[in-house]
Amino acid sequence: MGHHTSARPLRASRPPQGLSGRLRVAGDKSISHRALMFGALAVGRTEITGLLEGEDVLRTAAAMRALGATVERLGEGHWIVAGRGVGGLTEPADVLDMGNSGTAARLICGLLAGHPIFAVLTGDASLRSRPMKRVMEPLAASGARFTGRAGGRLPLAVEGAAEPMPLDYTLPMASAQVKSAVLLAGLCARGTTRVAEPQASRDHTENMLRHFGATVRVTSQGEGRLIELEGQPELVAAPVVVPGDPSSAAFPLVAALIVPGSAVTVEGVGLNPLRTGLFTTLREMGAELVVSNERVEGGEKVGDITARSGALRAVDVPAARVPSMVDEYPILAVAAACARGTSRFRDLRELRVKESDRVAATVALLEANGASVTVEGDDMLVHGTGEAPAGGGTVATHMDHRIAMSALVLGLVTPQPVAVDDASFIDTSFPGFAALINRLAGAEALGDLPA
Ligand SMILES: O=C(O)C1=C[C@@H](OP(=O)(O)O)[C@@H](O)[C@H](O)C1
Ligand SMILES: C=C(OP(=O)(O)O)C(=O)O
Repeated sequence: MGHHTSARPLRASRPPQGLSGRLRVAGDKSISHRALMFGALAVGRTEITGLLEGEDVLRTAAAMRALGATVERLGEGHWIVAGRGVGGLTEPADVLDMGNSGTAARLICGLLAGHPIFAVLTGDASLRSRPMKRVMEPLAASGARFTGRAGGRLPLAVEGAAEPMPLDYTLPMASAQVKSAVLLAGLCARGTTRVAEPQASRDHTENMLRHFGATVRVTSQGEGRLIELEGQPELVAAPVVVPGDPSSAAFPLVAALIVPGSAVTVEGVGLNPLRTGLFTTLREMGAELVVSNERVEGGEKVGDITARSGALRAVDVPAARVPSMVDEYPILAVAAACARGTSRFRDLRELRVKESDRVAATVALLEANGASVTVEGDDMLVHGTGEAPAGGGTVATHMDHRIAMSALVLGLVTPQPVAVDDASFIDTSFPGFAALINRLAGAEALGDLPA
């Protein structure tokens, strides 16, 4: 499985005409990780369709196997997990390598906390630089023992608790990963686990817990929520239909908005309201984004989204919107760089602990290509002129798929091509990205760098 041995440079250039066509994007990454994990904890065989076969999710699949579940691939996106039951995971014989995936590493810490086994987690250089204390500290109160590198980094060792205590935890930041880790630990604890979040973050864990038969109560608390889970439920295998990932759909949709003469429809996109902040924001910028064919598939709202190119204006994105579009700021910054006026994105501090420091990486991406951007504290200001920036830069992607895809989308509209030093990490979330953009462009808009 894809250890990145060599960088894969790529360049984007303006296609002869706009992007057009219909497409589906691969399955939602957050839901795919959770489907495999809940499948591993359930009794019976969980059938998953539409699973994202990106590297991050394949790491979770391998980890669930290493923890004793049977995980089989029947066909594209079609997987079966035969679970061990809550509390039934077994000690892995080797280190669990979570690659580039923060979600896999943090959620698995929660899973391990409630099982009386020893495990060691590691990851690639990006993941080894990301903070893990945010899960180690709350989970330690369950009785699990975590030891990691200085500053709470991977590799870390976990000795799970034989009789885990239920946690009662107030999250210091809006993080679905930390919330989910606490809830997963709570599955193995006797009694009620409580997590309070200051702002509502994606609720796929809560939804899937219920779908597999657990009792979960959610109450609003101002902008936030209190989630209560009854421990030691019997989770029962349940089919999971994974919707298209809105965070992936963002790239072809923004490309269609900024490349003149484009009209693109992405079908079957997940529309969970805790994920759709980007679409709200783009509409505030004047984007033509139309949702059709809204329906419910596998318990999640989905729809087809059509984007047509047109002029965009600057936007002020409130801090309260961060959780519903936390991964979308790099591509939003690209849209803002093509819009008229100064956009402000408020309170981006969580972006600094993603696969890269996405505030710094996005600033560098734009500046390398002639766009003007400033940072004030944790706010980012993008100064658009209403014209595409010049391009011509080479962007350092820092092992970050979303920085790579954002830079390449920018290069579809700049007069000069945009290059990225390494596009290989796109495979963590969006395998086939370049081929798909080229199909929409009807040309090799994304291609190898000239020798
Ligand atoms: O729970 C999840 O699946 C995710 C939560 C978010 O991270 P945080 O919880 O760190 O905000 C997001 O950035 C990540 O891509 C996926
Ligand atoms: C932040 C992301 O993922 P993770 O935290 O799982 O690495 C992402 O996909 O943008």
